[in-house]
Amino acid sequence: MAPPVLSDCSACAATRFLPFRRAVSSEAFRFQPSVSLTLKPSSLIAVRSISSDGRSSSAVSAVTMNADTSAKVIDGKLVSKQIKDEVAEEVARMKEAIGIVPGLAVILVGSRKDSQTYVRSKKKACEAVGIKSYEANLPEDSTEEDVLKHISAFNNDPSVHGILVQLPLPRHMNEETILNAVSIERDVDGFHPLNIGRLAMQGRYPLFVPCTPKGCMELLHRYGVEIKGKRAVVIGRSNIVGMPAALLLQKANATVSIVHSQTKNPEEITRQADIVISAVGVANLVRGSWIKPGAVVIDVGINPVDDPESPRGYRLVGDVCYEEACEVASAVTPVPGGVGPMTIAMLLSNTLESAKRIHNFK
Ligand SMILES: Nc1nc(=O)c2c([nH]1)NC[C@@H]1CN(c3ccc(C(=O)N[C@@H](CCC(=O)O)C(=O)O)cc3)C=[N+]21
Repeated sequence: MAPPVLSDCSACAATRFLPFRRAVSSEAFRFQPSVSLTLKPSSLIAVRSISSDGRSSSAVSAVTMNADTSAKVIDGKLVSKQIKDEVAEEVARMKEAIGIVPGLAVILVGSRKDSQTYVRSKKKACEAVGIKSYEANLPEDSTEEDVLKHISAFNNDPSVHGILVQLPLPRHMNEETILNAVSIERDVDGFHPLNIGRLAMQGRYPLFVPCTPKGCMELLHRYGVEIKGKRAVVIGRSNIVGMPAALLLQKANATVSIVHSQTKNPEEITRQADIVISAVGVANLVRGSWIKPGAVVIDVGINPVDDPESPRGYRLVGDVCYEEACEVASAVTPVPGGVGPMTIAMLLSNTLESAKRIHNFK
């Protein structure tokens, strides 16, 4: 559950969003951004987006600013909606042209409430863009063999183009054995060691990039944040976010440092970064004093903290002290409404990409 809250500096971010149309030009920054932001002074702007496989596409991006502070809000909810619209259009085009509908299979083992919620939202997102979703719900006490059998069945099912095994798995299962069983052509999570290994190598490219770090990069690209030659710090080194995020930033020619639980001076190192990606799962760990003025901050943390006033009894905050970051950074992602929705959008995009590749549809 909720890790200790270091300070409560994270009251509801959404209330301070300016209406979407009231965009503010980059001249309004209190600080000179340390990263050049090529945002134009209109709420809807076209920017070039380089996807993880190096191809570029044009996209539309939005600028909102906090009413009482200087940082731009990087609106993941809005960008994820744009991506979903793009995916829906492609899904329809594919169906029309070759009669194929992309399919995503999700395997959920056990009955963790949070996992069930995530799986439900993935299913809903699939439906919304016309991707067919398949689900295998296995009891907590299933054996590894049970899970492997389901993976094998989905691997051999021609209507399934993406397979996702919801993490975390029950403790008695070996995550490595299970993730290795997903065919790399269907590994839309990008967790197969072959996909991760290729991500780490110069001049090689994975079939899929993990959804959350890919979503972070997509936000940077769609908001026109220059990465090449910039200093980036990734806080956290998990297999599913921190490590691949660092690899992606490096592939995009940033100079990358990783700050982790054994780092002696995390604050000092983070303060050198033009781009910060935090993925540790500790509420409000990153204070304003950790952030270089003008830096761009991507907050991956989704941490529940008790809140008796909220209908659910808790609310979600990021790893970053949002209010403090807004005073110092040039742009910040909120929680919720930042990276979270992007993760799901990238999953849909990976599933579409997989179906296109399998059926050689351009
Ligand atoms: N194999 C696998 N792949 C995953 O991609 C994966 C996983 N396992 N296990 C769990 C994590 C977590 N995750 C999230 C997805 C969406 C939101 C999301 O949409 N969050 C909303 C908040 C939703 C709310 O209010 O509860 C937001 O940040 O705005 C969050 C977290 C995917 N994960």
